[in-house]
Amino acid sequence: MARRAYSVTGALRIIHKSACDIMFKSKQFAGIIPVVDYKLCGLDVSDQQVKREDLYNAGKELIDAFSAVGFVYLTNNGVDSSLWQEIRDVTDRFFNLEVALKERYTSKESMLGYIGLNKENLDKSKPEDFKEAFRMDGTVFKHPEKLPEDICPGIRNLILKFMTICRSIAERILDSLSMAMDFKEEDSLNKCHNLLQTEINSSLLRLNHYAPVDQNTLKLGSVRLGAHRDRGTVTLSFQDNVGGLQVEHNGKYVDVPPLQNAILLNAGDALHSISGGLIMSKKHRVVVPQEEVKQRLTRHSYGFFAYPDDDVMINPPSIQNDETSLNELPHSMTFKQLFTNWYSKTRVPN
Ligand SMILES: O=C(O)CCC(=O)C(=O)O
Ligand SMILES: [Fe+2]
Repeated sequence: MARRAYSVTGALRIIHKSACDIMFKSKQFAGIIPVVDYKLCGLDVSDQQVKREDLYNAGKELIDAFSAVGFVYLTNNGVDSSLWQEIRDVTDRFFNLEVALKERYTSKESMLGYIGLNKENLDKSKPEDFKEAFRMDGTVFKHPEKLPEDICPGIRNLILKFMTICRSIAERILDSLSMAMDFKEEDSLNKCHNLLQTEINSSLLRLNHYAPVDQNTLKLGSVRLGAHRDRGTVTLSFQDNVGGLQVEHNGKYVDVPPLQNAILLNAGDALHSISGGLIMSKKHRVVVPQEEVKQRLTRHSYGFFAYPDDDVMINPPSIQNDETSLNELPHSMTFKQLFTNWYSKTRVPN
């Protein structure tokens, strides 16, 4: 049965401030990225034990960080670091397989499958992105056979476990943000994400694998991942310590240095819009490191993209800002329309 489209704008009660008016309270930074300690709300605190007040306070800190820089590190998040290591090992096993084997898991029509080297191009002013990926949406729970268990034993259970953990921590973060946004109804933001990891919510997990770079074969001006903004509400990134991620801040690209065991969060266009333009959805990219030693390393990153349910109406934000304006969004549309429209532009034609 079709649900009624949910739109959050009517409930908006945020007092708008420009990014420079925001008094930033974080005491810790990694480079320019604020660090928020989530120990009172992390996954090792149960749903029954977590306090409303702690979720609210952490949410305020997240909103401050998102409004200033668009990115924030979440420490003491309760996601077991040994799970990151297991995911890293299993994905290395998969991506190190022969191309022909991996390509058996390519899917053009669904959001579940392998994406080969140079098959996406997020910044059309640059050559194709020099990376491979495996992505999956909530349909993976219904179709676990689409995970490459036959060529990479162990991957299926691990990925399903990781997806479930990503969902749990994303829901905590949405709870924090929802409360701290001071909407008339405290659960307004949660209501836009009622159906996370079902077939009517397009949230994705992407396992990115950036192969070592050989300067002789790399096209001039190549990046590992072209500059783009994320489309959803919030992206949770688990990255290794190789580096190369940069965020556009005050007109130039600035390094986002890796921080061990911290989840990197960044706000996407949907949250920018839902917050009436207060929260920044910042452009970011992954560049090839300058140092030759680092170029020879594989880089790993895993991103969980929390998206609003497909039928949530996304409105153009009331506050526009040159760096973040959603200029391709002249009028309201559903999140699914916004995402499909953008996604079709990122693929490299065959
Ligand atoms: O690899 C990274 O650290 C960033 C990936 C990213 O921005 C994306 O997949 O949207
Ligand atoms: Fe991104």
